[in-house]
Amino acid sequence: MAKNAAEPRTAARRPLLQLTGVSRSYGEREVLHPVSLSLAAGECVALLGHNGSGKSTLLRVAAGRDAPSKGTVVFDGIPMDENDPRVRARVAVVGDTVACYPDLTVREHLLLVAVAHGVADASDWVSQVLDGRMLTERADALPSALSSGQMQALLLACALVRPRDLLLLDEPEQRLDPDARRHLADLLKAELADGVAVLLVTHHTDLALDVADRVVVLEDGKILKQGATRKVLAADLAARTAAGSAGAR
Ligand SMILES: Nc1ncnc2c1ncn2[C@@H]1O[C@H](COP(=O)(O)OP(=O)(O)OP(=O)(O)O)[C@@H](O)[C@H]1O
Repeated sequence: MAKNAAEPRTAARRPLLQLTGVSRSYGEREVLHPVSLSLAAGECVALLGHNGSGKSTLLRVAAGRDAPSKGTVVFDGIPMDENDPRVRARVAVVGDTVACYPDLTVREHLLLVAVAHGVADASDWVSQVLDGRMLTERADALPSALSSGQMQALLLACALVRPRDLLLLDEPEQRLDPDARRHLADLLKAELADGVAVLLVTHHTDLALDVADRVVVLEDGKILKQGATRKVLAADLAARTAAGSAGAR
């Protein structure tokens, strides 16, 4: 899969993912009001907002897992649909549900995903990803023997062991300890440098400040504010800077 590290992250580029006037209703209730959003290669947009504000709904619609009630989602010129093999080959999703095989080890899960996606040297690649996700010691464990943080690491590893141009992540920081969260931020920065586009649902403004070019804050299914991360999260950034200088004293 093409990953272009040469293009600057901030330059105006053709969107890889384009949502136009997308809304989602359940019955009579519109839980996501019309939202438009675009994401270019090597760019990260973070979706923030309180519980129930519509972040996961927006991510599922963006991933083609859920059809919008109105509006369109287009991935690189293709109508977004998770069943389309062109989409499955290039879009990796870590959603809000855990799905795994109880009788396959951590390594076997990763091998399964890598082989299914036609990765060459799958075994070597799996070992690298296990190492990068700090799962090497748990490689032969079954899912039932994993801690919740290790399970989260496995779900993320499944997305990283396969080719991808677009990475859609729903609260990947959940259940991770502070070290693992820092590791996650480094990993996402490496993805962006590799040209992967990242749409990230998170409750951690620190993570958004570290990795996101832009943020969209949702409230009751509507965009409350959006824009450049440091501008929208200026208050959080000031608090973080103040805490940093207090700690340094
Ligand atoms: N399948 C569904 N049927 C009916 N209502 C739903 C369904 N899925 C989500 N909702 C409702 O849509 C609203 C938005 O939910 P969503 O999961 O997108 O919020 P969220 O911002 O991701 O929340 P959280 O931070 O708690 O994960 C909520 O009020 C939720 O109850």
